[in-house]
Amino acid sequence: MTRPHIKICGLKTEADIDTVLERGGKEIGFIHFAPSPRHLEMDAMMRLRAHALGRAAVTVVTVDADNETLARIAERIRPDTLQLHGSESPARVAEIAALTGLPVMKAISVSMPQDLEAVARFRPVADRILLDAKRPKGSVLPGGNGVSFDWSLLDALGEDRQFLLSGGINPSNVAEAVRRVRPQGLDASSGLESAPGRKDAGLIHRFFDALDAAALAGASDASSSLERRFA
Ligand SMILES: O=C(O)c1ccccc1NCC(=O)[C@H](O)[C@H](O)COP(=O)(O)O
Repeated sequence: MTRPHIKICGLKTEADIDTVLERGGKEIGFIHFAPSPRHLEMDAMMRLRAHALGRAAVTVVTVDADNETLARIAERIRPDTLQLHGSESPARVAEIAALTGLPVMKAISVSMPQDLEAVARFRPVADRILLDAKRPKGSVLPGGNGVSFDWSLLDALGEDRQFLLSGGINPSNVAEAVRRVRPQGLDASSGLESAPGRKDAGLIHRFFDALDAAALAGASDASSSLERRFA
């Protein structure tokens, strides 16, 4: 089993960034959405962006942000990707890409088969697609809720695995997520926290340990099937 691209979202400290990078995480996400317990102001994002420079791809997550905010993020943070986690339409996604000149990742909320129709609508305008669970009733956050959706819905996408899977991924289910869904990438956030907005180094290590163990198991499955073929 090849390890998918790993993005850890909602990081707020240099120490947490270092833990993720030591374990081979390739992308980190900063949340710029005031109601979130993971929200970072511009200055904090600039500081952490500098800390990660040249070591990880940086994504800034926004929710239906206005042009002025997006232009400020592009100019001051210079992220590798802007993640659009609100109700942005395909036309708005294209407009934001043109305005900022940045690659954009559109988050699509999934709870029923019809939700996946959005994938085809956003493909022409978004550089990447992230499939997340729908927000639970009463939550003010469109993401970072720690809930999963029914991964079997993704069977309808056939061999198209060009998306990041997110929503409630944690050390206990990450191996199953990779085995079952085979996504291009995985995104995890609150499943690696001891309290809302507080990442836990122990949980981050357990998450990567589980991924590494699954990769090893996959490798030995592959070699034993080779052995059977050539026996
Ligand atoms: O994490 C947040 O607080 C957040 C707030 C508003 C919009 C998006 C947010 N998170 C975006 C992410 O990419 C999360 O990693 C993704 O939703 C999965 O979160 P979780 O279920 O907690 O792993």
